[in-house]
Amino acid sequence: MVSQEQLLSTAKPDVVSGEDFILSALSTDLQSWALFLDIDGTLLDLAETPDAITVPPSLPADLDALSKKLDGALALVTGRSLDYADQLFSLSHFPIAGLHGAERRDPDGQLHKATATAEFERLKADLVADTASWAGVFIEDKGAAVAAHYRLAPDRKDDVELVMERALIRAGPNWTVQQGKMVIEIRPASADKGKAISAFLAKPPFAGRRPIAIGDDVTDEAMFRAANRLGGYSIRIGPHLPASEALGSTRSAEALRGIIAALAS
Ligand SMILES: O=P(O)(O)OC[C@H]1O[C@H](O[C@H]2O[C@H](CO)[C@@H](O)[C@H](O)[C@H]2O)[C@H](O)[C@@H](O)[C@@H]1O
Ligand SMILES: [Mg+2]
Repeated sequence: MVSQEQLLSTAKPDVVSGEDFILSALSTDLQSWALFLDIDGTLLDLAETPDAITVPPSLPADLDALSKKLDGALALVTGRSLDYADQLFSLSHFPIAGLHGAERRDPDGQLHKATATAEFERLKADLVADTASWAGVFIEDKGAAVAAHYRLAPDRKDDVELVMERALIRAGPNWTVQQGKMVIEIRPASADKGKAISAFLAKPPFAGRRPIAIGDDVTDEAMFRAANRLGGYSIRIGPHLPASEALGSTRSAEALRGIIAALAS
């Protein structure tokens, strides 16, 4: 008789295939792969507000140990600002792409920063003022990008979309809209997470390795596509979505952290 576990794995083969893939690839052949990790929803569990996230105490050291095993070919690729992400993982200054790829610190320390124009600064201030009376809506100022969060006010989604559409017109062609989980952002149009991982892969210690990109959201689709195109692998956190271009899935951020801890030890 077929066990319930076997049935489940037959019905949803994609749910754990990403976990099997990363474990077997990185356990056997660390020199061939480079790892690109999203932060929110991937390394960290989602929280009700941007600042309410917690970094599990063992995670920075596990990432550091895994990075060393990969000869430094591990980068964080996030929608957060580079400075904010650095504070989260202050143990190591990993190569990192922030603002969905618009800012980057290369493995050799070279910095590529995005700057806000004076008009963009005024636009952010006006967004704060325009949404001040909307309980549960938060404007996150990320320098050259801005996010409007409505996780605590889902009924405000349409209002948030409208105010951000207007803000985008005002920001002009150098900025674009980024959809996310209970958030709408305006970010520099010059880059995305796919371009960021391609830029990392042009330099040692990433050059010559195959990318594994792991993320959970719409913004990560650009790096999934890039990883697939470059002969690598892509993993989405959460149940398999037909609309996603990720080749595999993992059950949760917690499951991924367990894999990272196992590979780091
Ligand atoms: O690319 P990521 O590293 O995943 O960053 C994407 C955005 O993450 C943050 O917002 C999301 O996480 C919050 C904390 O869990 C949550 O409250 C919010 O609803 C999510 O959208 C972050 O605040 C954004 O700046 C990032 O772009
Ligand atoms: Mg994410």
